[in-house]
Amino acid sequence: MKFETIPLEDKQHALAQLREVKGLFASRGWFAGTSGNLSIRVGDYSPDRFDFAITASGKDKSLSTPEDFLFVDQEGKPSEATRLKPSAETLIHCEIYRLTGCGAIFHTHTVYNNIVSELFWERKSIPVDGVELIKAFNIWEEEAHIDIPIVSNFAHIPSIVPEVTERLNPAIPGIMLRKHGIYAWGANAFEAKRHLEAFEFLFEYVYKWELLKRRS
Ligand SMILES: CSCCC(=O)C(=O)COP(=O)(O)O
Ligand SMILES: [Zn+2]
Repeated sequence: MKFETIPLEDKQHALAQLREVKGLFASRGWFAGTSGNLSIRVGDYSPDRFDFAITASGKDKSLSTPEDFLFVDQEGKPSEATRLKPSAETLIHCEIYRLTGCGAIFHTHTVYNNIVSELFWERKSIPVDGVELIKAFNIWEEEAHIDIPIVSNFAHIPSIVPEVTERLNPAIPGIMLRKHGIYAWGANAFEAKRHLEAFEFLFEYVYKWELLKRRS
């Protein structure tokens, strides 16, 4: 089997983008208590062979250090010598890349995403009705309705993966882990960021709208 070498410029570009997104999300308070992780794919792709840069595990993501990221392969194993440990949730990134072929995946824990994941846990998806920002997902129909899938959260990350495989909807660029957080992806970092921001907006909207409805 012949693997293409990933051009060095691609790797540096991916790291520069990760650094920028990490700093921005940290400034919004989206990495509380070392939570969250980010990745960007580099080089050639086939569902059974790809590489990506990902945040190292357990770091304070509001800080910028020379040891924030490493490169891993499609199995989540470091693809170059490093003493860094990849995110504990790397296998979820691997599965999303395998299923979608996307270019970047961003994961955040927020109070709104955690609350709505529990509010709608019994129906296993978060419904959103006719909100303009649904268009951020390239869904342009009038008064569109979407359902954002929610999967179980387990401390043992490999146990989460089969539900991601089963529930991921290619039309919706995100999947929620119950009382944990959202994974959003896109063709590249720009799109993944737009999707994550739209999800977070919609979760706040859904939460506040539910409160208003329940009050009246
Ligand atoms: C401290 S939050 C628990 C782990 C988690 O959910 C997360 O997103 C961060 O884990 P990582 O290994 O990527 O730092
Ligand atoms: Zn997490």
